[in-house]
Amino acid sequence: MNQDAWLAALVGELRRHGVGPDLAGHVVAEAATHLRDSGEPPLSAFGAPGSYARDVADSIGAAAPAPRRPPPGPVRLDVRGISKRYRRHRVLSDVNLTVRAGQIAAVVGANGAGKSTFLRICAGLVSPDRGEVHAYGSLGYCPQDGGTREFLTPDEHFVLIGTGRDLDRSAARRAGRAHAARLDWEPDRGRLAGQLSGGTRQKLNLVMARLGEPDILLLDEPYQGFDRGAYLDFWHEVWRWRDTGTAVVVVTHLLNQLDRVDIVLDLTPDRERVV
Ligand SMILES: Nc1ncnc2c1ncn2[C@@H]1O[C@H](COP(=O)(O)OP(=O)(O)OP(=O)(O)O)[C@@H](O)[C@H]1O
Repeated sequence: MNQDAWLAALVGELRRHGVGPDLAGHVVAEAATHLRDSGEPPLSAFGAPGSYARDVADSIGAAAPAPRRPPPGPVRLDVRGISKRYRRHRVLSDVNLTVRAGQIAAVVGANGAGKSTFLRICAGLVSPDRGEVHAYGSLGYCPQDGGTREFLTPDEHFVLIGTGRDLDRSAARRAGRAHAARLDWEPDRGRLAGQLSGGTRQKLNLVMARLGEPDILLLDEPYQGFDRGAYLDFWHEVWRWRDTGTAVVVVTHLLNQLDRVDIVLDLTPDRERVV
């Protein structure tokens, strides 16, 4: 089944499973983006349209009634009046965001809207032209890709990152493997990061960001290359981290779980926004 036929079938299946038109639109757009970025055939990335639509409907069903969770805690990340230009190109203009412990903020917007730039500024990797970022607590950052070292094994990554987060070698390995298991991944001892699939390398990036259980997690579309099961595991992990008091900021193109986040920061410039 080609991509267009699969997406068309998904539209029908989502309707059949009672998913509303707005959410269905997000799901289809997000699936299309994933297929375009990954180049994977739709059946191997998401499975049959009917079973994917059922999983989406189930995940929404699981959302209602809203699960009990602790109220948000203290402010962990406070971003005030951030502006950024690259030469004459204005990327961010007076952007504000406050995230508390136990909240998820989704950063959305069109391609090139400045989502990754914004997250890099929050992580302290890029300086803004104007504005301030205050982080209250420890910080983990998962880049869109490229955070791994080709000639190290996953365990060696865990030890390397763990060292900076007060974990000794065996504690870092144990913690890394425990986080990996929650993403349904058991790292192979002898395999180097350069030999892992793209999706598995992203799991490694995600586990590294999570090592030492930072108070603030900055995630830049961390699910690139994930198959359907890994994508759902990822969101369950995000909700679990939130419910145990982590402040999570997650960049995404489009979000089919908008009802399960606390804050949505849309960086689409006003002139491009569709209302
Ligand atoms: N180091 C840089 N030098 C010059 N321009 C840059 C640099 N980094 C980003 N840009 C430009 O800034 C704009 C925003 O890029 P950014 O990657 O933050 O957008 P994005 O919303 O994350 O995009 P996407 O959805 O495609 O991932 C783009 O036009 C990009 O070309």
